[in-house]
Amino acid sequence: MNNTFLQACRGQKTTHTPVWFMRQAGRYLPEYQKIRGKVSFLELCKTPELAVEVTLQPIDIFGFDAAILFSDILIPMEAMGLELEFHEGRGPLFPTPVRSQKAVDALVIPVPEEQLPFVLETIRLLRLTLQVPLIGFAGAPFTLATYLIEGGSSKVFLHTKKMMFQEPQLFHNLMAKITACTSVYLQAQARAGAQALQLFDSWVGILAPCDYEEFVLPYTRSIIRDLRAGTDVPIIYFANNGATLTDLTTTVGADVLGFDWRLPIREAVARAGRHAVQGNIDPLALFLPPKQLEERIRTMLIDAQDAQGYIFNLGHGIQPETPTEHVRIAVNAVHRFSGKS
Ligand SMILES: Cc1c2[nH]c(c1CCC(=O)O)Cc1[nH]c(c(CCC(=O)O)c1C)Cc1[nH]c(c(CCC(=O)O)c1C)Cc1[nH]c(c(C)c1CCC(=O)O)C2
Repeated sequence: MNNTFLQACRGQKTTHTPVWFMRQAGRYLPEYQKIRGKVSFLELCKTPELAVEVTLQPIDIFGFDAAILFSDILIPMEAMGLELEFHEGRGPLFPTPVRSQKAVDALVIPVPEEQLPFVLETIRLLRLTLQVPLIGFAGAPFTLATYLIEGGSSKVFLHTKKMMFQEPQLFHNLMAKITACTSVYLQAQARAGAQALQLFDSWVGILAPCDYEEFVLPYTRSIIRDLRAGTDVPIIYFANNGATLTDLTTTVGADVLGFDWRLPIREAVARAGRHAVQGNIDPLALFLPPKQLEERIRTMLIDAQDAQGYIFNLGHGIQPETPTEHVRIAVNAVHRFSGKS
């Protein structure tokens, strides 16, 4: 059993630097495309045998030190009673956005064992075969709220910010409801066997720190506080584009802070204090010529050496166009330069 990832999460010494990539199971892999050619994305997420297969693919192919459950942050939103669609090339869509108190009241807090049994079954099945730790995850409340309010992906987040500034109580009510859902969902994942939990806050980078503090931080903090009461799995908080929020994100209560590439890793380590650090190579740096890619990784490992636990990762999800050979080169470089025998 390779436990380097969990050791790093806990700030313990490891034989080598553990590495996994956000979105490591996905479209850049021909093996994933083959399965996706036969079923829709939502069917794939809801069929445990297939979700298990695509979760294992990057582990078997590249030797990552952790697996991440194959699912999506929006899956539990469907369980809250919302219609969710994925369209080829357009990303997720909620045909009926949540923009009124009536719509917020209509959201249900799911019982994961009843509305999301396929996720828990996928976790249980994975634990039977995995030789590396399994990461469960959820979207952090703000990131989920943006999808619900906008009805899908967005660039300026007009409806989200309009609600925050014009109807703050409505925004708080929505955040509270998503928080309750996320809290029970993550607890269920831990009970099913997830060995670490990551909260993805993909869109907090659009917020002024004062708004993050008022509208976001209390909710994420309360999810982590609830988790601490029932389980001791390490918790990773990834605030994408969050360099300007680090004074606040360090107070969220996580064990590990994930960083995007906009902050030099040395600075991320300094700001993270006693947290373990995860990150943060630019996902598109995987397009560098091999020698330069290896050089960049070597430098990052040196710059991160004072971290209280370090997990090598991308600064955001891997792009579908990424050459698989360069993923192999990167994983091998992390292992080789950090002393894996
Ligand atoms: C914002 C967000 C989403 N989903 C997720 C986030 C947070 C991370 C981030 O910021 O990227 C998280 C996610 N999505 C997926 C995983 C699986 C596990 C893994 O990391 O390998 C995880 C952890 C699979 C997926 N989620 C999605 C795919 C592609 C679906 C396909 O096969 O067509 C996969 C493999 C679809 C998805 N899902 C989402 C979008 C915007 C899209 C469309 C854009 C895109 O395709 O990248 C929402």
